[in-house]
Amino acid sequence: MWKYIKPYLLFGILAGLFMVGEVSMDLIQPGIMSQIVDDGVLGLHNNGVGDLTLIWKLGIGMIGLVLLGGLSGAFNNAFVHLTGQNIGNDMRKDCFRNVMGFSFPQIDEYGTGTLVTRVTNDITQVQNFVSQFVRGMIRTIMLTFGSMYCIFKLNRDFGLITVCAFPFIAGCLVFCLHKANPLFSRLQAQLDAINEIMQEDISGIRTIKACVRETYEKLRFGRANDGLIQTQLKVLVIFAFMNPVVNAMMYLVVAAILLIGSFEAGSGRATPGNIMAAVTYTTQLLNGVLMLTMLFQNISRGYASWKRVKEILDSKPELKDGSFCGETEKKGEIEFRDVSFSYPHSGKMVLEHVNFTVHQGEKVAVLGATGCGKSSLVNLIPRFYDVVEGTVLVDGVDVREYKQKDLREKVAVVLQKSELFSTSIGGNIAWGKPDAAPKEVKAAAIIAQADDFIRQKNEGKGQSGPEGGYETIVAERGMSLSGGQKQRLSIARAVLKPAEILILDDSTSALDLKTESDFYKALEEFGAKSTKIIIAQRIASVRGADRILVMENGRILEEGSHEELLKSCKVYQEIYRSQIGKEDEKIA
Ligand SMILES: Nc1ncnc2c1ncn2[C@@H]1O[C@H](COP(=O)(O)OP(=O)(O)OP(=O)(O)O)[C@@H](O)[C@H]1O
Repeated sequence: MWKYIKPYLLFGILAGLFMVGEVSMDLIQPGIMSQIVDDGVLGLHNNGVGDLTLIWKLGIGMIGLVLLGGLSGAFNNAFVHLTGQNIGNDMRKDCFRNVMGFSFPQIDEYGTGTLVTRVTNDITQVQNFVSQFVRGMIRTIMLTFGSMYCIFKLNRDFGLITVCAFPFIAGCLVFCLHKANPLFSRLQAQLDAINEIMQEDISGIRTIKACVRETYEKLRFGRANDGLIQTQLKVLVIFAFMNPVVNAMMYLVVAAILLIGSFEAGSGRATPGNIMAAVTYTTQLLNGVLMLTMLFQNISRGYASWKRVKEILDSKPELKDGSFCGETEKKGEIEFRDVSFSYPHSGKMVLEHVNFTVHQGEKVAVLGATGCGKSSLVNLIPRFYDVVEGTVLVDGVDVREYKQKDLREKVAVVLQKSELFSTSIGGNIAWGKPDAAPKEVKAAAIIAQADDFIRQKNEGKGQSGPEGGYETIVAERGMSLSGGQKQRLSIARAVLKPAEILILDDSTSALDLKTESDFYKALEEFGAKSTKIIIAQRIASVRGADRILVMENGRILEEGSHEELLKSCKVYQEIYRSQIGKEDEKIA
């Protein structure tokens, strides 16, 4: 925490000093009022003759103090918010940077709902906690102990009455905080759950509507929301119970001061001004204690949130970066040496003893039943996950030895699920090469068979020239595009990236056979030097490959060309037979 406070310590100190000014004004005023009553009005030290000049003088002085107090309060507020918001901003940036550095297993382990809550709501709670701490702590401590000191100074008996009430008030405070503390952690966890459902339901709204599951989802959301409300209510009830108890105690103190004051006024040990000032101080004390309650409530909630934020800030990326910068003699060579792999916390081996080599410029296809481990296999090349056994080498170097950034610059991947961002079509294509010239972007789009539909996007949109389509903004997560269009933009993005290895993970599944075939032809001409790994379900998509790896249950069953496999591999023959007569063959 200190790391975040340190740069804004000066703002914090200034806020504290202005707060001291504000509270001092509050503490001085009852004393002046006592003097106005005793000397100005009753003339207790002047044989019962009042002093109008003194009343004027002290009255004007009081107005000055109020203005000064108000000014100090305004400055205090400004510096408090500067401190809190800057600390919150820095924390948010660091948290986001850490999340960006997380490995896939770490993201899977946290879940997106909790990550979003921690980076947004939890940091806001911490920000409030800092602001409350800087503003509230000094104010309450000064107001509570300053009022107590002033009461003692006025009259020792009044002071003793106030001190006696303190253990009860403190006991009440501790009891409530003890009850409320666990609820704050629960509140944040329930917010996580709500965020999780919201994200899942908003991104999956089409499926929900198609399956007519709106009522079910509304109920699910309602249950999560009710849980949150119930916890919030419990917190409210605890603190609602506390306020009247503290109030009642303080009014008992006021009553006791008035009672004892009336006896002491008779014997001359207390003056009416003293009694009035003591009652005002007691009210200030009450305000101080009530503020302390609020403060502890915010501190408890802020602390619960801080623990959750700290978890993110302290999490180190699980994949340790290597030191190798990526300069190799070989270019685009991949080797799997006895590789076995399982997903963290799953225990089940997804790949077992996989061995193969792909040379520069080779086009290798991976074929196999769904769930046999094809995507898992290619995910190991850019090191999205680490192997459990064996080694994956790129250009003769273990992928764990590379700096991740340098390794990933060698590899362009089109994932199974197209991911697009809310920027222009051109911006999406140039995502991996932001400095690409417009003609490079267009060339990549032409190879990916995307240029035609992009140019049509221009129609009626009022952008200048036929190339205006590249400026069309893509809706969130590519909602404004068809599945095939999204795939083609993802392919164009990978083609544009100057990488040695191009991996296409079932990324042409939404393309019609003619477009798919045109794309592979264009890719042949353009990227002859790059190594290509193509995962596909259709024989038509893979038969042109130099080599096909046939996978079954996490193992490589056989490898060879289309013709070789047709002769020797039973699984390949079965797939081939199942697809014969289908459109694939006509195109092929
Ligand atoms: N993140 C993950 N955590 C745990 N298990 C996973 C994860 N991703 C995939 N699996 C499991 O690993 C196995 C292999 O999955 P993979 O995605 O590699 O198969 P695939 O051959 O690419 O399938 P498809 O052709 O359907 O895309 C499957 O049993 C799957 O359930």
